[in-house]
Amino acid sequence: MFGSKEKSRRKLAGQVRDALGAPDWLESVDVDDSGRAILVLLADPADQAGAEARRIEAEGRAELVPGVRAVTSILTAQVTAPAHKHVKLEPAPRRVSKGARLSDEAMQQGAPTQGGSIPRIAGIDRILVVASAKGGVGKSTVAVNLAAAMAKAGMKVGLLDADVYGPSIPTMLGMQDAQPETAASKKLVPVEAHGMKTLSIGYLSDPDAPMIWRGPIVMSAIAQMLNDAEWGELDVLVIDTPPGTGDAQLAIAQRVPVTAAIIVTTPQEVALADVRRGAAMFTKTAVPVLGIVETMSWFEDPAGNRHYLMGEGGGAAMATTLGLPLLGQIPMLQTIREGGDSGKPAALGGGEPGRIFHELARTVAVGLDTLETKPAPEIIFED
Ligand SMILES: Nc1ncnc2c1ncn2[C@@H]1O[C@H](COP(=O)(O)OP(=O)(O)OP(=O)(O)O)[C@@H](O)[C@H]1O
Repeated sequence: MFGSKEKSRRKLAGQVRDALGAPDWLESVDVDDSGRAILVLLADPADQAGAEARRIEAEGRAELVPGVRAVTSILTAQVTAPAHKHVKLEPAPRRVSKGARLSDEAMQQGAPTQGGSIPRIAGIDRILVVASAKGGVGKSTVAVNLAAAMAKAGMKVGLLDADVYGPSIPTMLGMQDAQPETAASKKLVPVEAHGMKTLSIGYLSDPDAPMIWRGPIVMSAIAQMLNDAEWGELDVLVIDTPPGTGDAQLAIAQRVPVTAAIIVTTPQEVALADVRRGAAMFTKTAVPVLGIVETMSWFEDPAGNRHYLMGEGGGAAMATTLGLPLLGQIPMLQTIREGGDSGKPAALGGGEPGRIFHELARTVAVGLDTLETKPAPEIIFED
């Protein structure tokens, strides 16, 4: 039974490939159980219009194949091998470099346009962006546990993993094998996990497939997950963004009707310049920053002594320097790490993590409630 299903999916994928004329730029075609064709298309990141035209053409043709119920396309950067040279394909970098910097031009582009507004996404009351200046500081852990704590407190919560370079949320939710269904409306149905509606590029792509994402292409994937999904009624949609202040973060700040952001950091003071840059990006794009969340703040030994392994008071100092509140401090806890590894957010359990994230969720929810939706730049969605 399973075998024949697999066979018919493969057959349909072959038909889609044929319908597209098997061009060089078609990297792969997959069809999932619900009849959704997932196309991975190669495109030149420098040629946004060309990439978009390619996507529209491919989706249009695939939709016409009998048996295809919906189409999702993922654009990945085209890498041209130098002529006459054997190129060994190394696994491509799947993350931005740690502490990626925003160019001055990009900062300029981030300036809000006067007089425009980003349309609200129907049904979504508030959008909270969880950002960090650097990778590996515990941002996704905060995003998942904060969202879970809000859901536990009775809020209707969505969680969008926009960290397209290294989507870790499916693992943190224990949903690595999940595949979002396609609704009759041809929209993606977010995966339900621990009382939240969740979407991640990790659900749609092979985690081992090389993917080099670039700004506009990344944005197209994020826009699809935001706009072409049945989120339903949400009190809050939490977006876990990639680390740094690159194109993807800027595009989210500019194009998504974000209510507010929080910035996650460790106490290590070295990150201050990067955090300042991150905060500046949000200021320039008129996204209010609710404050700083310091994580991995200390480690408490069994005798109750706190050890400040990454320095002490860095988050508070940073908050003071930036004129932002310190929303919370999260210690290093084995249960938090284990929760991430096992796919059961620690915030959902009792004990210290439950209490800490409940407090943080309350602080953030109150902060969101006191904010107006930002005056947004005038941007037309391409998708
Ligand atoms: N408070 C904490 N206590 C213990 N472990 C933690 C804590 N916060 C994060 N971790 C662990 O640190 C690692 C990195 O965390 P996480 O993936 O959330 O970081 P990130 O900033 O989202 O990283 P990336 O830049 O790779 O997306 C994970 O193994 C996570 O379980």
